[in-house]
Amino acid sequence: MAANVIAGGQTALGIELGSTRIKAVLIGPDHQVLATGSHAWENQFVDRLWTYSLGSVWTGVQDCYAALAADVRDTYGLELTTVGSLGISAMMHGYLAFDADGELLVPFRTWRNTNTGPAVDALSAAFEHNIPHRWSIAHLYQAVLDSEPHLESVAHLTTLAGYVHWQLTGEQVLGVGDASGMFPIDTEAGTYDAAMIATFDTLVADRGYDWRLADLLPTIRIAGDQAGTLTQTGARLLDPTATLQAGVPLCPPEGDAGTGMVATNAVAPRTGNVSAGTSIFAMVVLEHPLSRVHHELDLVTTPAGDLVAMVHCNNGASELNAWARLFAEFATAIGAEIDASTVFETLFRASLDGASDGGGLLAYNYLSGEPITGLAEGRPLFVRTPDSRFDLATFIRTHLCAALATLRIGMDVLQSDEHVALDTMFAHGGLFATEGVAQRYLAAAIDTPVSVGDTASEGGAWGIAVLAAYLTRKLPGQTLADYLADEVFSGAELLTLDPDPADRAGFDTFLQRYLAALPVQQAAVEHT
Ligand SMILES: Nc1ncnc2c1ncn2[C@@H]1O[C@H](COP(=O)(O)OP(=O)(O)O)[C@@H](O)[C@H]1O
Ligand SMILES: O=C(CO)[C@@H](O)[C@@H](O)COP(=O)(O)O
Repeated sequence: MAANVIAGGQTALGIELGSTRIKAVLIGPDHQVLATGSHAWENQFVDRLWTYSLGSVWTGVQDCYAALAADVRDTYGLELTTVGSLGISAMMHGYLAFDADGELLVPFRTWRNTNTGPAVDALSAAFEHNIPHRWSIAHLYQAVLDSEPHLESVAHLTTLAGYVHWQLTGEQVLGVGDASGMFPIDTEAGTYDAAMIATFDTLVADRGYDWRLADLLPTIRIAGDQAGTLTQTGARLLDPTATLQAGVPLCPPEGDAGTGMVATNAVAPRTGNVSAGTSIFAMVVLEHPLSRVHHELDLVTTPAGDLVAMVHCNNGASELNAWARLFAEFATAIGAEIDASTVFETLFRASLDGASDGGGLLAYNYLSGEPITGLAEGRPLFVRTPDSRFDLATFIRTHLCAALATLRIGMDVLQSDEHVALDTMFAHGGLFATEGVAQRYLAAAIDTPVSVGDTASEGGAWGIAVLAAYLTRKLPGQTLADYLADEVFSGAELLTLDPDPADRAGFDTFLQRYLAALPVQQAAVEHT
């Protein structure tokens, strides 16, 4: 009985801070969802940098937890006083720098910022390793290049998940997957790459700082490791009503890449998954290292420390959101009040009748810069020729194709240049909340079957709940891959869609138009 399981604390709670939604998922011993909560939030563009205030982090986490506790109360008639284990995950990378007293030195710089170009070029050359714009080390080195005064007093760097976990437990640790988005990992040793750490220290030696890089980075933990327990202070931070008790064990904090891999059972070689929300990114667990450095391919790890190639696009669903809001506004104006989910469902379903090649329409979903196509800033664009097919279905289909176009450009490097084999791509994220639409277009875009499970739209929060369950429920010696295969996914139901030949041909035609007109996007950045 679910109520006994909850009252007896045989549960695991996962909380993920995504870019637009903070999600909480409570699961039972069979990993099925018992209760959920969520909180909507938005990044701000302040002084030309994307940020969230730490105040909004805590308001959001508390509101999300309160929504989950209310769901437990309404569904099971219980107050949530404890959980069996807890895990925190979040958007990765970016820059959260603290002094020795734990004071934030500069506003949080999120993964979305592309102001780190000079640092990226210098570090990628020095390390002979691709350092993406959003990596924490790129942000740190950019601050060095810009001679930012706060670097005199920096004592600790972390990610958003690492920060929340630290406040809840007092532990400055990070899961290896999230750590791999701060600084490159030596996957054999399961530590930050020692040679690259030494290279970085040499690069900054003439600046006279009294820290070395290894002092600043969080300690790495692997999936299944204990990473502290919920303190009294932490319990109050999560639940100011003082109903939740301290003492709950926490798994290592992870990034949303790692939780996506867990949520889609894609932690073993030759498995891959796509996360599609504010950003869109594909990850494939590698059998062998890549043959060379590609700026389109980032290297991260699974939560167990295995090497993963990632194609990451900064721009996913944000522009679709903007259009969905506009259509909702129009609906309100004519007296037809509808919720956001109905707007998405209606538009996405309409797109199925649209021209598969976009009918001559073209869109760029670039709200922010996009390193894969070499754009430092973004200008969302919609362009059409006078004779194009301008109807609602084709318009929305064009925007969905645009959301997948940059991903396809990067996947071509992975599949055609690096010959990375992949049987099926698993997918999760809000874009798949309308069943069978974005999934179908993704299969066509990457010419690979795409599978989606029923926790697709809560994927990451469910993934970190599963990692928290792995902490307390794994059998001796049971690897994460075995735990997922044997305990979590053995009876899972997935919907798989094969690429449809007509969709595939249509997407290819759209992509040719998209690539040919990239100078239009570039000109928009230069002239507006
Ligand atoms: N019913 C729906 N159908 C399709 N897409 C949706 C639906 N509801 C929300 N979305 C899309 O999903 C996105 C949120 O996805 P999510 O994975 O939660 O993002 P993030 O982790 O970046 O906050 C929204 O921005 C929206 O574009
Ligand atoms: O950068 C990464 C992964 O490498 C993500 O954390 C970042 O794109 C944020 O993802 P969301 O769009 O919030 O799902």
